[in-house]
Amino acid sequence: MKIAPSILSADFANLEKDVKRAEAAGAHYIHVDAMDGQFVDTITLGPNIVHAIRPHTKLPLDCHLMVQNPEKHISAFAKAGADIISVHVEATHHIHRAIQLIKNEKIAAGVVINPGTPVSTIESVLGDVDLVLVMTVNPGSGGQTFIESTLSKISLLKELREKHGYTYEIEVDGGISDKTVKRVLDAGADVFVAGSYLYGAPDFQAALKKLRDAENA
Ligand SMILES: O=C(CO)[C@@H](O)[C@H](O)COP(=O)(O)O
Repeated sequence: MKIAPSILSADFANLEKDVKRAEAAGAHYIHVDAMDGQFVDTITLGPNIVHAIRPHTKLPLDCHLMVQNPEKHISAFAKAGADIISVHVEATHHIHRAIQLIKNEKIAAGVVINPGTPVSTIESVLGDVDLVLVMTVNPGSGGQTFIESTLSKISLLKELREKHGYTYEIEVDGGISDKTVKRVLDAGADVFVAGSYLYGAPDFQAALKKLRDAENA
């Protein structure tokens, strides 16, 4: 399993420190939540933040675009140093084109589905993507409660990957903690985004280890 701390819950006045803290604790990706105030109500991190943290970590920057018409922003995130860009199927009429634009940047491409969106909406691009992000809360903020009904979508994506020989990683995002991680791992997820659980913990490293312990539980 891989762990991707979400810097949405980091200390924005000390982002360098919080990114390095994640890397030192054994994280695999740094998850960057970009929100535009349209696709979701909140406005958060943009390409300038990706550019600012890029020199401070060797970890892949995993950029989750919660923005309307993400096609317009892919090039800016890629130039800023993104290694993975994921776009919501609900945010564009042109999901295939958006994924091709990401691949043209020679970086990894992901597609994202909200808790209320079925896997069938992305079936036609599953052979094209490197990552499928299943939102396990509704996007917009950290610290929400994990939505149990998303588990069956994770299992279905695992089944489809096996059946068709696809190669995507299954990432989950929202409400991941030591209380939920095992069920999500058993359902078939590979990459676990965690924000408030890690950055809110008294000991970041111990909290991250607790997540990884689910593999041996
Ligand atoms: O994309 C989002 C929220 O929209 C997430 O990445 C959150 O940052 C996850 O936060 P926690 O639920 O882990 O606190």
